[in-house]
Amino acid sequence: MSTATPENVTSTTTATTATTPEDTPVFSVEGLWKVFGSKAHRVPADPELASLAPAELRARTGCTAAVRDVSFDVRKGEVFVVMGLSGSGKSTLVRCLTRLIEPTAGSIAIDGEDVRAMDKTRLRELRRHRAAMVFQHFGLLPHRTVLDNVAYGLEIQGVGKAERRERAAEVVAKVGLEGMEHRRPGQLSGGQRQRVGLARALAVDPEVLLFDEPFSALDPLIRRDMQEEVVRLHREEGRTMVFITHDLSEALKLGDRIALMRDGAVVQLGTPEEIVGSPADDYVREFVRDVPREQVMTVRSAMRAASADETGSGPAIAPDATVSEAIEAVARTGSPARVMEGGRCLGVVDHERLLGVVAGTQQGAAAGSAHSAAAAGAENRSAAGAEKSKEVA
Ligand SMILES: Nc1ncnc2c1ncn2[C@@H]1O[C@H](COP(=O)(O)OP(=O)(O)OP(=O)(O)O)[C@@H](O)[C@H]1O
Repeated sequence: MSTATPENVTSTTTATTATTPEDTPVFSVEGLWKVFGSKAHRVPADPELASLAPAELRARTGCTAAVRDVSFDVRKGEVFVVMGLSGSGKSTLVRCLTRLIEPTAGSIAIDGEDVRAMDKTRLRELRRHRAAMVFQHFGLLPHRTVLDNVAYGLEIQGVGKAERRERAAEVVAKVGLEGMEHRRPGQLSGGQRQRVGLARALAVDPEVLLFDEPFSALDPLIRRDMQEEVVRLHREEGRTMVFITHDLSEALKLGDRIALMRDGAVVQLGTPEEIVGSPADDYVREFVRDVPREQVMTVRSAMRAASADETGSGPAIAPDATVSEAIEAVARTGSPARVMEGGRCLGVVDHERLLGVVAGTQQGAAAGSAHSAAAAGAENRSAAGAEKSKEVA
């Protein structure tokens, strides 16, 4: 979400939403546990068992705590990423949201409605209409055409044939598959099949899209295409998304906020800038060690107060410009860059500050100002091009 939009700043933000997230959470999760094993219910209820390390818990009880006392909100309009290494509990956590996996303890609400209290009919409605899942292995019906696969979700909702085909055709076009409506899945590439899976989820117009590592089977170039597709759809529609990934660069690129999981627990929840700039512990620090900080951190967290003679000269940049973009401006002009918002100078970034971020000696204030746009820039933008559009003319 670009925070600075003075008249003459063109934001290059690539992962923004059309709407600003409101405070109303879509999902609200509180003290959630999923324990596998017999007598699983004993674990969350017993403080001693609940505090055991995974190996010890397994040895003592034979149970695995896949999700351990997790609480978070997914805000309306955000891309909420659940990230962690294999086995950290991502899939279990996200499946618990719609009770594809039955939680052991804790509460889950969607728009304030208690998910754990839903009966079968209400749950079906939740999964079909309100929270649609896009899986890694597409789950397409091989004998149906692209159009009919996309229309399938509407068909099970009982939408009439003409209407569902019309709606399906719209969504097929939206995900860039125009002209392929009558092909069957076997006649498509992996990336195209994933687009069909995405279109099928979109066709039912869910309030929230849940992505379970949807792109991990795709080769890197197609994967990047699909990531950009998600960013584009998100920007155009502002739809709430929960996205599971084990890939840090994907998380940084797509996420407005990231929940980083380890052994079933969320070890840090924050914007990409908060996670990279202020890791909560050594585990997170190690996790983000190789991230090019200057491409994630914004000048808002790197700036210092401006002296009187600095406020009137030097290149001007928006607060959510990345440090990398500021480096280009400072290097080109030889003077500190002014961080401008609404015609006001918030501070300046000079060589020393910028180098401090690159070296990791400048602690990020990481006030939640920047995130995916910055990380998206990490991969895709030419620094010069991006800088130009961030700079105040
Ligand atoms: N049905 C099950 N029975 C017992 N243990 C399970 C079950 N499903 C998952 N687990 C365990 O729960 C933990 C979390 O698994 P989960 O699949 O949620 O992790 P993940 O982070 O999604 O991993 P991946 O990235 O490999 O998909 C793992 O230790 C896993 O072995």
